[in-house]
Amino acid sequence: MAATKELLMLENFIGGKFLPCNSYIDSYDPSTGEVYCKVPNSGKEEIEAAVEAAREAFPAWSSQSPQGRSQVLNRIADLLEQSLEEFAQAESKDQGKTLTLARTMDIPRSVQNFRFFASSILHHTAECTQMDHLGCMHYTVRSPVGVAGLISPWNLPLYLLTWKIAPAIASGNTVIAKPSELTSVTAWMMCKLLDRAGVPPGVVNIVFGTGPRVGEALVSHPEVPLISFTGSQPTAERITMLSAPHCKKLSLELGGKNPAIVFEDAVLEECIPATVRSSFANQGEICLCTSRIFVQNSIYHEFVKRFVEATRKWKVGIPSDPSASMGALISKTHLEKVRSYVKKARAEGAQVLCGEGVDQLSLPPRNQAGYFMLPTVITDIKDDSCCMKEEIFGPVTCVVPFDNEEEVIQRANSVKYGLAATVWSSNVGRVHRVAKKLQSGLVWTNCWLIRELNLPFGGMKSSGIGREGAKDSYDFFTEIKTITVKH
Ligand SMILES: NC(=O)C1=CN([C@@H]2O[C@H](COP(=O)(O)OP(=O)(O)OC[C@H]3O[C@@H](n4cnc5c(N)ncnc54)[C@H](O)[C@@H]3O)[C@@H](O)[C@H]2O)C=CC1
Ligand SMILES: N/C(=C\C=C\C(=O)O)C(=O)O
Repeated sequence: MAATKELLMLENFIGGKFLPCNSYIDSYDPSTGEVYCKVPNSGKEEIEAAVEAAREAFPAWSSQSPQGRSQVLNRIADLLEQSLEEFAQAESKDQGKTLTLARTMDIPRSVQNFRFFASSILHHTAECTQMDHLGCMHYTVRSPVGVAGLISPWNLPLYLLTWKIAPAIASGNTVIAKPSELTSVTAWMMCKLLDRAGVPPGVVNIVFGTGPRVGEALVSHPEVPLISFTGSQPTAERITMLSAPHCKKLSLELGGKNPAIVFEDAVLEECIPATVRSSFANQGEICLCTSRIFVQNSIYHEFVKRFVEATRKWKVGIPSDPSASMGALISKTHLEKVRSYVKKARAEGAQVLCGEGVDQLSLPPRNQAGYFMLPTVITDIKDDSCCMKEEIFGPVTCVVPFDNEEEVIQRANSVKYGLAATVWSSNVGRVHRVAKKLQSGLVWTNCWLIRELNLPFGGMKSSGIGREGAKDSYDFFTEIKTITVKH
């Protein structure tokens, strides 16, 4: 670990030690566009060292009792919580999100991830069946898989990384984690807590760098039998290809093109603020964010008027501004990509009602080169437009009218993704009926992003493979065996 006066220098964490790297990648502060940090540009060599450390640590860690591992996880949670403010400041600077969101969502949820799996690991049971007529009983046992490869994205850096590390080590695996090269700082900070929490060297290894270089070295390594990945669909395809020769266990949490369906009996006082939040929280950079809003014809015009009014109050500001609801997007490239979608929508004849190209962004001089964009609402857009089909992953949402239930279900399901949907209606029967018919791994009705960590989380269709949660993560991070005993 080292910090020069100007630039924060990160180091890999392998076998319980911080190790420098031969080359480094620039990491930018999204709110200013300035380089402020250097991230190791690791490759095969670092992965070899991490695999060796993780393999060496595996026998002792996997034979500890679940209670012993649980205590270690609880200590990580406590230490993280004691440093919540420091982590929130770092996450906000590194990612561009508001400090308020990092304080109230990212870091508390990271703490909760450790506490949750510290507890859930204590409550799993195995199956047992009898065949008395043959004098047999059968039962199952589960064992950790070995060295787990964990690859996480830049939108919820510590939140999603800990959602993988916590269940993996709770189940007795040792891990090699590769955070996004765009947001590596809080993962590196967390490494500094591990020794104090009682994590033995080699149980958690964190190797920094780019996907094509160090990510692929991790995915291709024959001694890493399992990969848990959250990120984009093209990267998931590549990971699947590289894993195929080794038949690795894969969990893929990918993108979404999430619909909100607003029926005429929705309580708009609740639906509108919640849908503004579901569209623009974390700059729209959450795979669960709403990006297609279907509104029943009879309330369409009223909804659009009130939704645009509420969106205009969703303030974009520097991440430390307590009155800001949105900070900066992750990178210049991403900002340009998101803006290009609005441009394409305009060229197709859609209406941009607020935000990009309509309203003025006001920023302090120091932040003029930051990657900021206003929340943008598009209407008069066809279902087959790229803005209605592709994941934009930014603060852009489309609002379109619909007539009836059958039609809206068909239109909501007409994209390749199937991650998260919301349904707004006061009719309980309709809420259940529609939720059942939506092709979506998660459906929130009359709410958004209320998470129950016990239950399965994940997507259908191109939104991914597998589910994570208390039992699902345990199943994924362990191998099951059926044993028959003749007595
Ligand atoms: N959870 C989600 O749904 C996310 C979706 N995205 C989508 O992906 C788009 C591109 O964002 P990216 O940062 O480029 O996502 P990405 O899928 O390339 O990156 C996610 C993680 O995978 C790693 N990675 C990249 N290529 C890899 C490879 N060949 N082998 C192994 N690991 C690899 C990255 O370094 C990062 O840690 C976004 O605009 C957004 O649409 C991005 C992040 C999260
Ligand atoms: N996987 C993502 C979000 C998960 C949220 C949660 O587990 O609560 C994502 O945005 O990529």
